[in-house]
Amino acid sequence: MLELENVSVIFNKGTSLEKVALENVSVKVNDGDFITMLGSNGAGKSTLFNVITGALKVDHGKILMDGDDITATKEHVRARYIGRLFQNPEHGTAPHLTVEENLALAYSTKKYGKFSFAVHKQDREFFQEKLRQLDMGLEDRLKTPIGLLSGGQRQAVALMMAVLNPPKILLLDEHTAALDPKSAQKILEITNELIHKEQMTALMITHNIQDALENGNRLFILNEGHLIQDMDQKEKSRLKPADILNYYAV
Ligand SMILES: Nc1ncnc2c1ncn2[C@@H]1O[C@H](COP(=O)(O)OP(=O)(O)OP(=O)(O)O)[C@@H](O)[C@H]1O
Repeated sequence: MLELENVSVIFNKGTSLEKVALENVSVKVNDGDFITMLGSNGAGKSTLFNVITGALKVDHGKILMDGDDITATKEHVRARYIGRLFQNPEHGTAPHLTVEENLALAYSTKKYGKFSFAVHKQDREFFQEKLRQLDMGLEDRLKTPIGLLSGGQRQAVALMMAVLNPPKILLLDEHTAALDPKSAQKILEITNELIHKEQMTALMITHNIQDALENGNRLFILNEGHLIQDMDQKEKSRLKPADILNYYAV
């Protein structure tokens, strides 16, 4: 379980540019939760992800993972158990390496205990089988440099990389926002399948209200650095997109 206790982040503290990006945010993310997150531009969503990954230090408060205080744990250490996908699929995949080399990178630390893009024969078949499940023909593109794939195909491989070595928590940072509608829909379907199959814990930032309501078992709404709503499946299912607009800052 991930817990945030009274987390605050203040940028440019003590200057005329001071900005409180998060203020006293406390929340518990249960194992197996798939939480969608909405909020206006500047509400603090990415800042929240950045404090979870350790990319940003908190000014106040604590972060706990399975009861351990990780507030001071460095980002590269947390990366062993926190995965993140970005809007731009180029983030998190190595463009000049092939599809199978990228998958090998993600798999190597788990299987061989060291970071390497060398592809072992038995793993190639395993990767092929995994890619076949995506139903995008990627099992025939193992030798293609990943930079030559479309954004949707690349994001699908990035998702597969994230679950080959399943993190304790997967952060999806508008990971479908840069894709065309059909690709976005496909990636969201794959996201749901993988999260359910691997019983992963995930948080997904989106600006698509429909996607936020239709996916996951919980909904967070952030506004001006505050977590103003934390709804369970039941509360979420009663909402219509128009209801959500009331929570947005004007
Ligand atoms: N490095 C920084 N220095 C100063 N201010 C920052 C920094 N990063 C974020 N902010 C400010 O903190 C606030 C929260 O930003 P954040 O990026 O978390 O919002 P967001 O909810 O992710 O927005 P968006 O939907 O536009 O991505 C904003 O006012 C932003 O301008």
